[in-house]
Amino acid sequence: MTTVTGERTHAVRLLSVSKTYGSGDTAVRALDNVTIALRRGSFTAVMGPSGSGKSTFLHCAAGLDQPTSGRVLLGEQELTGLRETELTELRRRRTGFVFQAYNLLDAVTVEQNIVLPLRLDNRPVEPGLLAEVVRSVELDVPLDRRPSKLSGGQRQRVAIARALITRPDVMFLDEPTGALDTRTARQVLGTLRQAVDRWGQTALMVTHDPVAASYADSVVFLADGRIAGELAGAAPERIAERMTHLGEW
Ligand SMILES: Nc1ncnc2c1ncn2[C@@H]1O[C@H](COP(=O)(O)OP(=O)(O)OP(=O)(O)O)[C@@H](O)[C@H]1O
Repeated sequence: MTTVTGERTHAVRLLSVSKTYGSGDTAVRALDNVTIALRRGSFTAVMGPSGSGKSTFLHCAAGLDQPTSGRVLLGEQELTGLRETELTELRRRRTGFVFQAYNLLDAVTVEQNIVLPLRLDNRPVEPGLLAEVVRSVELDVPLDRRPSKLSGGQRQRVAIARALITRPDVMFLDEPTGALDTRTARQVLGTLRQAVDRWGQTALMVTHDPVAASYADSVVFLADGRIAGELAGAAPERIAERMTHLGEW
């Protein structure tokens, strides 16, 4: 196993990561020599114009996609070069995902959705953990209900609970409030922030919304596949202003 200095303090590191799609005249360099380290317990938002490489960045950091060159480390574990089965197991055990479209299973209850990552891994649900996670995401619906009966905000709370239940090294969120109305989005983001603080959770969130990004500790800006700057503790107006300088979004 390869070890690199920084493994204890950082949950994820990308070292000179580039990703090129296609080849020859049609090649697209979606990520261009990106180096970044996410501190354990930090909440980072990723913003950038359409096509700037946000999804590619998230997918490479999460081991869903392999970089063309460079290295990705999850804690002390090098992801580069792992086989797909190893990556799948690592993702299931050590990462959590929250998507815009919730991706819940409607055939089973809310509770079964939340504990699914533990079940898939044959791990027991520790007594009290389910209740604690449900409380931390402020989910106030009967746990035997089906997700299809819930509102969008409630569904996303279920998805966040499911991502937290394994206490992952990193939680990856892809436009988690993209399908919610403004008011519900704010409520879910407030809950997410509290849950991240309470669990000391490292989180990486791609978003188009400067208000959503302002809930993070810092915002990383991407442009043309490169890191174009970072803002820490900034208000939505300042984040929006930086975005306008980067181009269309
Ligand atoms: N599978 C693929 N094959 C070819 N090109 C791709 C592929 N995925 C992404 N790209 C290209 O790579 C670049 C970065 O795409 P990416 O989806 O990472 O950007 P993004 O910032 O997430 O965009 P958006 O905000 O529109 O979702 C774009 O030019 C895109 O067209």
